[in-house]
Amino acid sequence: MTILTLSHLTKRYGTRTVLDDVSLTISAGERVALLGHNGAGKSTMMKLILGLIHADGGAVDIAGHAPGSSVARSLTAYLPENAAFHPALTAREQIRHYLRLRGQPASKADALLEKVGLADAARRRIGTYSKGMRQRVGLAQALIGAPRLMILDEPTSGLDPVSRREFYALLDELAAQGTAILLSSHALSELEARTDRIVILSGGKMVAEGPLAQLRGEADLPLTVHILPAEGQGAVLAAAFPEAEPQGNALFLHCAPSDKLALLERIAANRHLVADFDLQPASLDDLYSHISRRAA
Ligand SMILES: Nc1ncnc2c1ncn2[C@@H]1O[C@H](COP(=O)(O)OP(=O)(O)OP(=O)(O)O)[C@@H](O)[C@H]1O
Repeated sequence: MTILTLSHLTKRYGTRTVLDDVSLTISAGERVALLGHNGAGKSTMMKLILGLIHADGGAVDIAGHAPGSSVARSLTAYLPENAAFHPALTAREQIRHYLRLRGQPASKADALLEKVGLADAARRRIGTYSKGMRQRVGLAQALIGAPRLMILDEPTSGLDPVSRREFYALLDELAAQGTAILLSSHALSELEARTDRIVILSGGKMVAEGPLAQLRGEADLPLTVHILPAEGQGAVLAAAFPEAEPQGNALFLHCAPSDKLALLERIAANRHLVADFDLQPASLDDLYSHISRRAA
């Protein structure tokens, strides 16, 4: 079921087009990453979805409702990059306050804070929290009302690796319950296993869209291969793979995706010379650089 539809969405500031004819749909349970350099139009797209600004062309539809309408607002949650809260309030007081504003029982606060891992700190003032803990308060606030669509603007910036992992685990849980998720991030490596689809904006235009595997296939970027020689076999192995470069003790080479099987056969044929090898597809960083360069 489609939760979010953007049709030919366009936004201009003066004579400058900052979002240019962008069309996109996101279904229930889908996790979509929005990537792009600074100024590419990511926040503009989010503000249009939230109904905070108005489009100059095209339309946004949230499960059949216009952005900013009361139904769309009740279906949508938003977590800004730096969620700010009153430092003198405890997380419990802050979330109870938001629940009352949303017309929901304040008694739900403890369950929400438990869900985001803040049960133990719930009665401490937010002013004493780390950045990661404040982001969790933001997520608890975003979870009020079981949103169908979550918009997250660089939600993991400034979080340590463990907090990031826990944050994505929570998003996975939400997606599994049917929430559609759109998140922007500059931390590409962490998105690889965490999103179903990637959207890349460049200069306001959508320059790539699809599952990572599909974008990888289309870009046809080479794989990187490291081969570690068996004891005393370095020179013989290097002669068997003359196209490889030495890198420390190992050999390093690039391989086109279509040549992968042939290379594996060569490695297997020389297995008596090989202690180990690894073969890695292009990372999301590589893919992003490739697509951005092509768009420029
Ligand atoms: N109110 C405004 N008036 C004029 N120009 C604006 C306004 N808001 C944004 N812009 C311009 O629109 C372009 C897109 O900005 P946007 O904030 O959407 O980028 P972004 O992709 O979110 O960047 P970042 O990664 O830095 O957050 C930028 O060039 C920005 O300067």
